Amino acid sequence: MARRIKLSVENLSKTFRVSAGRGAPPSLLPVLRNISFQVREGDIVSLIGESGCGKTTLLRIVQGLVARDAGNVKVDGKPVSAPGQDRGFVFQQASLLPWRSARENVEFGLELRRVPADVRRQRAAELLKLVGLGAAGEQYAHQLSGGMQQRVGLARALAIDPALLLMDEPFSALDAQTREELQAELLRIQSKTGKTVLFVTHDLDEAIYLSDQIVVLGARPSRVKTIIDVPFPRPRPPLSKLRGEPRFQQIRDEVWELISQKTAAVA
Ligand SMILES: Nc1ncnc2c1ncn2[C@@H]1O[C@H](COP(=O)(O)OP(=O)(O)OP(=O)(O)O)[C@@H](O)[C@H]1O
Repeated sequence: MARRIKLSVENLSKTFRVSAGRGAPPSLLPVLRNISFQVREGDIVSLIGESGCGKTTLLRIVQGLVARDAGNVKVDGKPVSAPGQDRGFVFQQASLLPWRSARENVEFGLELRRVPADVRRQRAAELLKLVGLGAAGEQYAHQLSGGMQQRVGLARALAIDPALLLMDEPFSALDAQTREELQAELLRIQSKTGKTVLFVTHDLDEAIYLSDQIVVLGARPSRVKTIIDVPFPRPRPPLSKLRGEPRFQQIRDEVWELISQKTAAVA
């Protein structure tokens, strides 16, 4: 049976007005042109493209933090134009509140929604366990490694039980080993929770390892160059093993080629 479309991005365009100094008219910076793609329920879809092509801008439009100029974003068929609890966000830096413990950070979004204290506590405990931090709930950010902080960030995003998880290079500040650990963890957590994920990355291997589909964006103003289906069944073997598959290398070469091309993109 075909799965439902969780996220639909339709003909999205965005141009920033950039201040050109006192008295001068702002210059225009076209970033996104006519971007369309869909994410099916329970899938992980990565956005990949060269630095500055507009990946974060696209994610922030989906989040509802940046206004679009044209097009539509729909979650579960409903147009979005402001942040909402149907979308959780994980950033490159976990940015935990330093005066709160890991548990209190996870509880924060629930507090804002006036969820009773005992329910909050139980939910935070479950989520910390899910992300492998069952014993670290009372520790503060400065007592946690970068990888542990990102795990808390993930638990915090999951606390509001979003329909869609938006992740902006969440592992890029981590060392290679921690990064691979967290990639595998994300796959485990995603298969347990069934969450739909839109994931921004620069890293080809990460995109292939995690994703059901990869949306390849061209240079700014970016369009969708192509959408690649990643055929590996889940659960997937460790990345180090998957890298050895000829199909992995083929996809890697194909995406690399597309990202490197400076020629006009196909709409
Ligand atoms: N609020 C803003 N006002 C003006 N320009 C902006 C704004 N936000 C982003 N930009 C510009 O839009 C372009 C795309 O930025 P964005 O951060 O979306 O790219 P990116 O693909 O995520 O980059 P990277 O991979 O390096 O993180 C950049 O040139 C950036 O300077």
